[in-house]
Amino acid sequence: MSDATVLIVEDDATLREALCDTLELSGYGVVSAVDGKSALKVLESKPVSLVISDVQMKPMDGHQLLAHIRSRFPTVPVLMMTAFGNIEKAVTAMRNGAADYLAKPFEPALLIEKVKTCIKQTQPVDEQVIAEDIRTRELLNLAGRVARSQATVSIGGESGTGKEVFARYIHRQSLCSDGPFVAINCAAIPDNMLEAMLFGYEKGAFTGAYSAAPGKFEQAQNGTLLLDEVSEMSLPLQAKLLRVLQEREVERLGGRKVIPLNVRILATTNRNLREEVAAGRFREDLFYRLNVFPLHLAPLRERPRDILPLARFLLHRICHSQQIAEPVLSEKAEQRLMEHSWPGNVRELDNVMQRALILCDGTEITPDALCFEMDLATSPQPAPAPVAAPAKENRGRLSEDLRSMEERMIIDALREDRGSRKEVAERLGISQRTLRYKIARLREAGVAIPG
Ligand SMILES: Nc1ncnc2c1ncn2[C@@H]1O[C@H](COP(=O)(O)OP(=O)(O)OP(=O)(O)O)[C@@H](O)[C@H]1O
Repeated sequence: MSDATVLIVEDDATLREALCDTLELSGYGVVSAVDGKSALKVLESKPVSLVISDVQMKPMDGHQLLAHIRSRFPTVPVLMMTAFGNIEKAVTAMRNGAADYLAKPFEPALLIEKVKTCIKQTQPVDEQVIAEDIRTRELLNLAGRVARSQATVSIGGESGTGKEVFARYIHRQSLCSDGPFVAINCAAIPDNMLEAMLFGYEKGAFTGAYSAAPGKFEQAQNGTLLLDEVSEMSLPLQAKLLRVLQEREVERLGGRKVIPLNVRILATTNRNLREEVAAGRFREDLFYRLNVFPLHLAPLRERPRDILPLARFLLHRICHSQQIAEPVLSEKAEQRLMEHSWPGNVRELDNVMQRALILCDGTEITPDALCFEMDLATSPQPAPAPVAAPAKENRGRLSEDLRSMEERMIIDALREDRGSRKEVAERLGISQRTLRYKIARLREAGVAIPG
C-alpha cells in the first residue's frame, strides 16, 4: 500500500474508471476529475502526489491544465496521456514540464511502471528549485551542465536570491552527489575560529584544542564544500585558502601530516568580487581560482515570473512542515505580490508567506494578510489588522515574531552595508532618524550592533 495519491483527469468515463481501478488495485490512493477545472479544484483541496491527465479534453485541454499545474502547483509531477501516433503532442508536453507521457492504448503494467517512476522521482520538498522565469530556467540549465564538470563555481547575487539553493542543486547534479555536502558561512565565524574549522586541528594546537578535529575540507572529502559569503574572509586567511586550493591538500593546525583532497569547491558571495579585488579587500589570485565558472542570480524583481510559483511553493513548504492545511492565494493578493519590489528577494517572500499564514483565515490569503518588511520597518507595531482572528496560540506571538524579524533585518542590513547608516536606512526604506531610534532601542536591550 502506497501513501501516494494519484489524480486522474479524463473525460471518458469508461477509461477513467479503468485507470482508477488499476491504480487502486496496486495500492495507490486515487481521486478523479472529469475536466481541467475540477482537477484544479481537487489540487486546491488536497495534497496530490501525481496527476495523470488526458491531452484531448474540453474546454481546458491537457496542455492548458499542465501550464496551470506548473505555475500553481510546481511540485506536483504530471503524466500526460496522448493519442497513439501523436508524438508531437507528447514532445510539446515534455518540453512544457510534463514528467512523462503514455501513448494510448497502453497496458496496465506500463501505467503502473510509469506511475512508480514519476512518484519516485518527485524530489523532497527541501530539494526543489523553482525556476519558472526564463532567466532562472536558463541559469538552472547552466548550473546542471557545469555540475557535471569538476570546475569551481562561484555564485553571486543579492542576499536571499537563492545562491545556496543553487549550490545544493549543483552538488546533487554532480558526479560526487553520493559524497557529503558541507557548507561553512565565512561571515558568521570569527577569523581564528574559521581557520580551525576549515583546516581542522590537532590536539594542543591552541588553547582549548583538547582533542584533534577534522576541518570542513576533510569532512567534504569526495563531496562538495560550499564557502558561503567567501568575500568576508580576512586577507591572511584568503592566502591560506588559496594555498589549499592550489595544492589540493590540507594540513591541520598544529599537524604535520599532509592530507590529499578530492573536494569540489563552490563559493557564494553577495558582493561584487571584482570590486572587492579593486578595493584591495579580496586577493586577485584567489578571485581567479574561485571564478572559474561564475553564475549570477538576478534579484527577484528582475525575474517576475518566479514570484507567484515561488510564493505557492513556499506556502506549500511551510504548511507541509507544520502539517497544516494549505490556504490559496486570492487574485488580489497575487496582484499585490507582483507589485512589490522584493528588496530582500526570496527570503523576504518566505517571510511574507510565513506571516500571511499567521494572519490569514486558514483558507484564503487576501492582501490584508500580506505584511511586507517595509511596513514592519516603518511602523512601531504590526500594521495590518488580521482578516479573521488568528489562532489563539498565535496571538501573543505575532507582535513578538514581527519585532524580532525587524531586529534581524536591521542587524543584517547593518552587517551587509558594513555599518553605513545612510545606506542601511535607504535599503530598509526608513529615515536615518528612525533607524537611529531603533538602533538605540536595540542597544538598550543589550543587542550588539555591527559596524
Ligand atoms: N529557486 C528557488 N526555489 C526554491 N526555494 C528558493 C529558491 N530561491 C530561494 N529559495 C528559498 O529562499 C530562501 C533564501 O535562499 P538562499 O539561502 O539560497 O539565498 P542566498 O542567496 O544564499 O542568501 P544569503 O546571501 O543571505 O546567504 C531559502 O529559504 C530558500 O529555500
